[in-house]
Parts: sequence; C-alpha cells; structure tokens
Amino acid sequence: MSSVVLLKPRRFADPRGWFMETYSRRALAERGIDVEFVQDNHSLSRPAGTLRGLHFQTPPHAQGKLVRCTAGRIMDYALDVRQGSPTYGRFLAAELSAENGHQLWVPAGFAHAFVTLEADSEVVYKVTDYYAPDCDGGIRFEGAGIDWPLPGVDPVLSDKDRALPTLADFDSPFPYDGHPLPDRLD
Ligand SMILES: Cc1cn([C@H]2C[C@H](O)[C@@H](COP(=O)(O)OP(=O)(O)O[C@H]3O[C@H](C)C(=O)[C@H](O)[C@H]3O)O2)c(=O)[nH]c1=O
Repeated sequence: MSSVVLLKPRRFADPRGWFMETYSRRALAERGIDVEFVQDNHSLSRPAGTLRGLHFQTPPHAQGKLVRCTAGRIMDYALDVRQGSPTYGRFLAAELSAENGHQLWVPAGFAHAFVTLEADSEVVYKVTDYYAPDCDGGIRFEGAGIDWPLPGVDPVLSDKDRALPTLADFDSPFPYDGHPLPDRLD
C-alpha cells in the first residue's frame, strides 16, 4: 500500500502537439502503487465552483483512485480518514488541469473531492473496485478544515453531498496501513 502520490507523466511535445502515457502499471509500481484498476470514470462539471465529494466507498468495496483532469482545471483533495492514522483528518491537495497533465493517486482510506476552478471541467479517473452503491459514503467538505479555493464563488453541489455527515460526526470504517500522509506532495 502507499500514501497519496502526485504523478507528473512526461509529455512528448512536437509541432503536431504532444503525446503522453496516461497510465502505466510499471510507472505506478515504481512509485509504490501496485494495484489493479477495474473501472474508468468520467465526469463533466459545467459551473466553476462545482464541488464533488468528499466521497469514498466503504469496505469491502473501498476504492483507490487515479485522478486526472482532461478539460479545464480542478483542485483535487485527499483527506486521511483511516482509523488510528497519525495524520487522520489531514488532507493534501493538488491542482490538476488539462494543461499540466498531473495525476493524483488517492488510496483506499482517503475521502476524495474536487472543486472545479474553471467552467466545463472534465475529470477522468481509474478506480480499483467497481461501483457499489450500498458502500457509497462521504463527509461534508464544509467542516473538514479545507479552505474553499474560489472566494466569491458559491459551491455547486448535489443534494446528496449537502446531506453528508461532518468529519466530526464521522465514524471511520477504514483501517490504517502504516503509511502516514506526507507533509507535502513533491
Ligand atoms: C460514482 C459512480 C456513480 N454512478 C452513478 C450514480 C448516480 O446516478 C450518478 C452520479 O453519481 P454521483 O452523484 O455519486 O457522482 P459524483 O458526485 O461525481 O461522485 C463521484 O465523485 C467523487 C469525486 C468521487 O471520488 C467518487 O468517484 C464519486 O463519488 O452516477 C455510477 O453509475 N457509477 C459510479 O461509479
């Protein structure tokens, strides 16, 4: 297992544009991420300030997620909610964009969310377990100690997300695997 990892796959630019490998099992294993993905997800968020999350699936269908932005720009968040983790309740964030091509690995045991920083932002992400509605869970973004990244822009979120429990009221079902959150993403 690993902690949260920021990946910056190389882009090969030429006069036609660019080419990049967006997924390589070998490249992930070199970063300590040895997982098998079983599903790809893709979402379009039209308004800037769209907030999806903080979400997770509970065991036995907890998901690791490899997240990237293919249109626009997002702030992507991973919040440590593993019982007994020395970094429980801490989060790391990374700006992912179509322009920078960066990717965030969010292991199982972390609540995931993103806020779109531009209109019509698209996010695609690979997950390590299938969608399991009975295991769908989450924590309110508000009250999780995360600053809203778009002052003056009201969040746009689903009714489901408005009704999520706060971090203070959350009873985590996730075990700690011995990988504390790093101080920052390098
Ligand atoms: C996640 C998922 C959803 N759905 C269906 C269920 C709903 O009818 C519809 C929208 O689902 P939801 O509102 O949960 O979508 P998001 O708010 O974008 O949630 C996702 O966004 C945050 C950032 C995440 O990390 C999770 O992957 C996921 O929770 O798609 C599926 O059919 N399969 C799926 O894997």
